[in-house]
Amino acid sequence: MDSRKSPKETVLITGGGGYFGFRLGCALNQRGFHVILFDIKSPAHPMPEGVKFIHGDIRHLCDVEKAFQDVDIACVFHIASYGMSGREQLNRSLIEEVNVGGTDHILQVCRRRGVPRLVYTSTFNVIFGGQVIRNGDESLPYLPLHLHPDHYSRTKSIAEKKVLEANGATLVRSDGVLRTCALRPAGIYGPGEQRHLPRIVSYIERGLFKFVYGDPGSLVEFVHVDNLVQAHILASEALTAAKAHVASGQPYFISDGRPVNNFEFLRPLVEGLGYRFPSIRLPLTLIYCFAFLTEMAHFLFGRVYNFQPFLTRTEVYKTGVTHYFSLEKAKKELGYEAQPFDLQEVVDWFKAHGHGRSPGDHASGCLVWDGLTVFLLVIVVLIWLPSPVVRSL
Ligand SMILES: NC(=O)c1ccc[n+]([C@@H]2O[C@H](COP(=O)([O-])OP(=O)(O)OC[C@H]3O[C@@H](n4cnc5c(N)ncnc54)[C@H](O)[C@@H]3O)[C@@H](O)[C@H]2O)c1
Repeated sequence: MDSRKSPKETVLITGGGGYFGFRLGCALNQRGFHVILFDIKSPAHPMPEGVKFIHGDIRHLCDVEKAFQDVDIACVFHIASYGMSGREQLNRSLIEEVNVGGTDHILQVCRRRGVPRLVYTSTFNVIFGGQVIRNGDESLPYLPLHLHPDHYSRTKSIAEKKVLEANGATLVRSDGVLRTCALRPAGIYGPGEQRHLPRIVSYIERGLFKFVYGDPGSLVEFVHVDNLVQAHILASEALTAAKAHVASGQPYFISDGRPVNNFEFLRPLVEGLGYRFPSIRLPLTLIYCFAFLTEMAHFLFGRVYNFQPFLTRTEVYKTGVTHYFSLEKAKKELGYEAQPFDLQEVVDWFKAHGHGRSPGDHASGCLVWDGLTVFLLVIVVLIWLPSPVVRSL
């Protein structure tokens, strides 16, 4: 993907209407590539000149075929996915159709249309399922499918395996083979991120961010969107003959390379928007039980009222259990070098979009949440009291 050598190569980005896909598309466009964004929803931002948007659904083979026709695509970045967070995580059939069925379609059409390279955007979750992992590397086995606490992670794992197994498959319209690799990012952040940060900011603004949970020493990782863009471009290059196809069939963990406590990572955002960082800390198991009950409630009543769960079990693990991975393989084979970023530009983005506390603001929902906090504390006390005492209450 060296833009000086091949200025007119065409790349196709599934999920190109989403946060990361669009950012990657813009970066590639700036480097002189023809960029096709393929998605069921158009990007939230104006399309830069030279970038083409095709509306289509990866669940429908004919949509995928249409997007690939009449153009020689040098590389596909397969980013589209469904079910990552919140209530989406509970829609199992759609998750499977998009993440597994959609990936099958993309691989099938790549082979049929002679696309030589595919980079898949995977996730840490294909390895992590709530167990402590310190400085893990790519030799770690996949988490057994039945141990995944959510269907998104399970289907991302199935899809990643399919992508890596497709490496070396013969192409129908040329002599070559399809070369594939997978990048496993940490939680993505950056200005304008729409999946996690607005939800967190809404909790902060509604006065619902009253406590943190888990061990203060627990460490997780994040990746700035532009570091992830860099990794994808490098991965695509590392599938070419010029780089001896070094990434063929390989997975890579990608992060900022700075393990941090989840809540300490968010502190600059909370305080930068003028709110007080919570001083109450609750046990992880309690929050996990709460998330489990919320998921049960959603299972029972979700059809009637599709509410947004406060947290899912996977989100509790992702935020409260130590898991971080080595970047050595990505550095050595891709030449990846994480650039330093902080949350200041995210704070500035939210402020520029009307967020942030002004003096005299009152967080609505305080009473409700104070009540819930007391309720959770009562449960903690009841769990810790010896059972004869509880029975006599
Ligand atoms: N956001 C994170 O923290 C995170 C962490 C690890 C991995 N990832 C992975 O990174 C990728 C991008 O994440 P993001 O945060 O930009 O998510 P996003 O939701 O902004 O982007 C995903 C895009 O996929 C599109 N999509 C969904 N179903 C589709 C379908 N049937 N056909 C075509 N397009 C479809 C969506 O419309 C959306 O635009 C995903 O593959 C995700 O699994 C994200």
